Amino acid sequence: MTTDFIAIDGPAGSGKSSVSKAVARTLGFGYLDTGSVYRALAWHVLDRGADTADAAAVIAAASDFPVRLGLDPDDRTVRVGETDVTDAIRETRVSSAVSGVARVPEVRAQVNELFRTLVAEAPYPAVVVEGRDITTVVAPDAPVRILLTAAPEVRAARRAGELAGENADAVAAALHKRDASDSAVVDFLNAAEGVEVVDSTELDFPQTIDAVLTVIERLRGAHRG
Ligand SMILES: Nc1ncnc2c1ncn2[C@@H]1O[C@H](COP(=O)(O)OP(=O)(O)OP(=O)(O)O)[C@@H](O)[C@H]1O
Ligand SMILES: Nc1ccn([C@@H]2O[C@H](COP(=O)(O)O)[C@@H](O)[C@H]2O)c(=O)n1
Repeated sequence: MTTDFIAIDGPAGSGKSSVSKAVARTLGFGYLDTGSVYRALAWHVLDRGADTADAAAVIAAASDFPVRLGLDPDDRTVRVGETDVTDAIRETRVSSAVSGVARVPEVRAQVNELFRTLVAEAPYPAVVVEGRDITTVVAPDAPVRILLTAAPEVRAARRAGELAGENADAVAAALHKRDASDSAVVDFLNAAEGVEVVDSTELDFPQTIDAVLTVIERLRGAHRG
């Protein structure tokens, strides 16, 4: 059986993880959070006492990076070796460092192979794969390719709402800084040819899920012919 990619890209805080997970649950598909692998590698580099801005140190860490994650949308567990890093990779120190590992071309090639293997071996008819370059680099021929976006101030407000207790301006600044670094490496702010845009600026969470489900239904139907 070939497993379809449902490719979803977008900037930080656009709802990729939460919406993709809900969509995967609804359709009985797998779910792959590619950002969690970049985050786990950033954690691994920091754990070795290295700096993610040092490309040679990042490549050395990536050569010994036993990351493990599944595709169950209800299980976000990520391990590096025997260490459960599920919560640690969401810490601010990792979010601030992750763009460093993501800009190393050797790292991108290595993790993209992992993503393709995970999907190829998945026990699901399709996997919702979300990240920054899934529609363009990892699976440019996927039957469904979506750019999920929202206005920068809306994304920042949603993220600040999640991180109650943290300074909203600092949260917004960190989100925009990460987008600026990441978009210098891959373009996830503009839809490539054939990629459908879902803009959730004016949509609530259930409406966004419905909008994505509608696109998936239409494009998978068209693909089957
Ligand atoms: N349409 C929406 N309306 C309201 N809130 C939303 C909507 N979409 C997502 N959210 C909320 O916005 C927050 C950010 O969403 P999420 O973490 O899924 O984004 P993301 O794109 O995966 O971010 P990152 O790339 O930084 O991991 C979450 O709290 C989520 O519940
Ligand atoms: N396809 C991807 C996915 C992620 N990244 C990098 O990982 C960081 C964390 O991703 P989140 O989805 O958890 O926010 C992100 O800021 C990018 O640096 C990537 O390059 N390509």
